[in-house]
Amino acid sequence: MWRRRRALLLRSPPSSSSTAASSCQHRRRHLLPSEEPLAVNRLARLFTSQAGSDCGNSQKPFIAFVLGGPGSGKGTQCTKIASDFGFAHLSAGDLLRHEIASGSEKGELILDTIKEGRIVPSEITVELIRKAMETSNANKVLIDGFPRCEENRIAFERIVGREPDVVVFFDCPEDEMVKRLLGRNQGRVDDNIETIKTRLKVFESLNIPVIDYYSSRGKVRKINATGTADEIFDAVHKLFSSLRF
Ligand SMILES: Nc1ncnc2c1ncn2[C@@H]1O[C@H](COP(=O)(O)OP(=O)(O)O)[C@@H](O)[C@H]1O
Ligand SMILES: O=c1ccn([C@@H]2O[C@H](COP(=O)(O)OP(=O)(O)O)[C@@H](O)[C@H]2O)c(=O)[nH]1
Ligand SMILES: [Mg+2]
Repeated sequence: MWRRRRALLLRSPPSSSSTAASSCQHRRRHLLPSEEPLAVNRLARLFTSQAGSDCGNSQKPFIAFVLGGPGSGKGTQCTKIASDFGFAHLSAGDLLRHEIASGSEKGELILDTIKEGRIVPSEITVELIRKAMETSNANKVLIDGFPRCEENRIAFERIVGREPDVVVFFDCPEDEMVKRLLGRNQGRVDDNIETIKTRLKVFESLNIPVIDYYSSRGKVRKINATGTADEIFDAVHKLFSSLRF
């Protein structure tokens, strides 16, 4: 399924006019391609004092990125992993929603971006994750729903100074993800069919390349995310039991 999606991507690369606009694309709208490395360097300099931080823990924490399309079950499975294996569960989406609820000045931009199904600028999300890692001081961390695009990935690795130890990828068919999102019933501003269509496009065009990158580095563990939550957790449990952390 993953391969089929990648083949589709190769046949029709996303155009810059696609509705799958994101902060990664937002960056492209404002900068020439030749300026992109500069943008990343500027972002890294903003956080120079924290670069290479081990998040307050004297031991480097074990980091698992948990990725998958919207509705693939990342949050559901992370809750179970946290409970069975003692991981701190940091959901990037929850951190962003919390920032909106806090009434911070960035809240409006974050809310507009989430409503449209696009990706919040990397410096905002990475800083929220970095702070949450520091506060939790955990030695095992699940980062749920991040990085969403290559710019997110590069910003995290520069600012936190780490690659993840493992990347768990929940592979789920689109029709199943749509059904789950429309039934989620948590009053989320982005669980409507229009935004879901954009989120799926953003996932395919911007998040799959991140999974491909980590796959080429031997870090990805793909889980078939169909079946009941308990059936999926059987596979997840096996995977985490085999990891050294
Ligand atoms: N295996 C599953 N089968 C059916 N519904 C599921 C399954 N896993 C999760 N759900 C439900 O689907 C919705 C999306 O799950 P969630 O864990 O929030 O996914 P994600 O974080 O990837 O968007 C939730 O309402 C959740 O209860
Ligand atoms: O690193 C992230 C994580 C989330 N989001 C935004 O928050 C929304 C909801 O993310 P979440 O992970 O909560 O959604 P899920 O995939 O779990 O349904 C996404 O569509 C994005 O708009 C983002 O910009 N960057
Ligand atoms: Mg989620």
